[in-house]
Amino acid sequence: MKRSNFQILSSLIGFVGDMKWIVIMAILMGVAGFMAAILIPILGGYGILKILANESWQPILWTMVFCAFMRGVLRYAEQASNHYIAFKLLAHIRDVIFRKLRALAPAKLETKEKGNLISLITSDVELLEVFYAHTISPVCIAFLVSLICVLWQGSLHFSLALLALIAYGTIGGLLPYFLSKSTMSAGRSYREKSAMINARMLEGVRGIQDLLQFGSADVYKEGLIDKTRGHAKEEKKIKQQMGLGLSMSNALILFFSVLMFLWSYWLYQNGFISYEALLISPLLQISSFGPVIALSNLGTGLAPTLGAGNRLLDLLEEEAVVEEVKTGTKPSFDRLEVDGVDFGYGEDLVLQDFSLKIPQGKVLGIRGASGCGKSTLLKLLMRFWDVERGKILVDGKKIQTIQTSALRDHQSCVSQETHLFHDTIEKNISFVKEGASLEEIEEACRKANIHDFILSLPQGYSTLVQELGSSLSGGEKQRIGLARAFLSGAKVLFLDEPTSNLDSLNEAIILKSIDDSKHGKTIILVSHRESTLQNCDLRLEMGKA
Ligand SMILES: Nc1ncnc2c1ncn2[C@@H]1O[C@H](COP(=O)(O)OP(=O)(O)OP(=O)(O)O)[C@@H](O)[C@H]1O
Repeated sequence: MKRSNFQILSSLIGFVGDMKWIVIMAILMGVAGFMAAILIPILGGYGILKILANESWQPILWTMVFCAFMRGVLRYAEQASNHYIAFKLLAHIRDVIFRKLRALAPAKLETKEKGNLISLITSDVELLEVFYAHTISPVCIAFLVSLICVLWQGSLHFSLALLALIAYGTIGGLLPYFLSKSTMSAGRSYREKSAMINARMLEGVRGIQDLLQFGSADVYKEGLIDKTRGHAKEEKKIKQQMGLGLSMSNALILFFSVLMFLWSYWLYQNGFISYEALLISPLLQISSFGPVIALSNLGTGLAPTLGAGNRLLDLLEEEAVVEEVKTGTKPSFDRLEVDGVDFGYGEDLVLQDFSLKIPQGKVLGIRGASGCGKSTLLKLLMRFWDVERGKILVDGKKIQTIQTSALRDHQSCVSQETHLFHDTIEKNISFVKEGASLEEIEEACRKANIHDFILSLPQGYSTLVQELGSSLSGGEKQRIGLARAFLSGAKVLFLDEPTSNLDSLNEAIILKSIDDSKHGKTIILVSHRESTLQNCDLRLEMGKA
């Protein structure tokens, strides 16, 4: 979605929330720090006047030393506060993103590119540091310091205030405005392309085996290089604008400093200002550009940050497919029923007028042609999607009225792919049941016929999955997935091709375990294999809608 820069900036500022007091403190310390720095050359000027007049200059020297010391302390405190805010906010934003992903998962995430999401969570969020640590307070500091300096110049002569105002406005306002206008679209497209390259890179790493096997690795690499070239072009444009901005701001600083000196000299010659004012005015002008230089550098530096902000807001504004029910009914999950359901992902229906009563204490086996909607039926029973017409009932209550957490607690699903986390085998199984004892975990693993294999690993249940690399076979991973389902104690088990990677011996042991566990549970087993389905208590043949 396209947003104006103002919309992106105000949404990003919205995250500051309760930390606004720290931002205000950082701004005040920044203003005081810059004023201390501006005072040093002006005091130096006064010091020279005192020396020339043979008056005591030591108090001025000590004030300069004090200003220099305070400049260091205040600058440190300002930067520390800004970075404290930035890193706190980045952590908060990551939390917001994960909560959003949880709300969007799994329906919306099925269609999202993983590499793109990784870019968003990592580099895009990192880039926001520029905004929180180097944008909000520098903008306010530049405004306040410039205002103080304009008023100071005004106390000498109104035309000096006007000239100072034009100088600050040009370097800190007009210049970054025009520079950012020309780089903003490049900045957005730069972030989009970065994410796209990450996505292609991840895809390449995942699919490297297929690419090598079919001799397509070089073609894939060329494609990537092509995309990287386009990306580098955008980066070059941004960097060139940055360089241009830097040289223009330096040239403007010199121009306005000389102009200020010439103008105050003319005012002095014509008796409009004192000799003291002639000294202060140019010194004040030359030493007060620091805050507006920071602003003019922002003009181009902010472009990729705004691009990152826009991508973040896109994700946060995305609507979940199903609303989470926070305070709903918590049934005992004894009866599941599908009543006259129509459902499709797009225009075509996958399920049409589909009805089914699923009894408890029995294993229901489902078979059907590939793409007929077996997994879709399971997703609807887990409320990953909502039906378009008809009802899904749990103990006679519409599934949309049931508390989502209760649904997740009582249902467990084993799919063809089991994801393993970077942790021990034990933790990879036990996370489904809080406080599960080792005996319970081992019992679940015995049911899934994976216990003996785990004991054969170097550190048994404490073996780290990452140490095994990708050496676990599909069948071993699948049995770990089944062990999770047995341990979870869920009353409803959805098993989607749970034996697709298993040999007949493992299949037989697991089917027996499933049959032994069916008492008091509702179990749906989806499979293409006749051997898996032959002992099911009930069978359903699904056809295409
Ligand atoms: N998230 C999705 N968005 C769009 N279409 C989808 C989505 N998920 C599945 N489909 C489509 O819906 C149809 C049914 O898919 P589903 O996975 O339920 O079939 P299935 O019977 O389980 O197939 P298989 O036996 O091959 O696993 C297919 O045509 C599939 O391409």
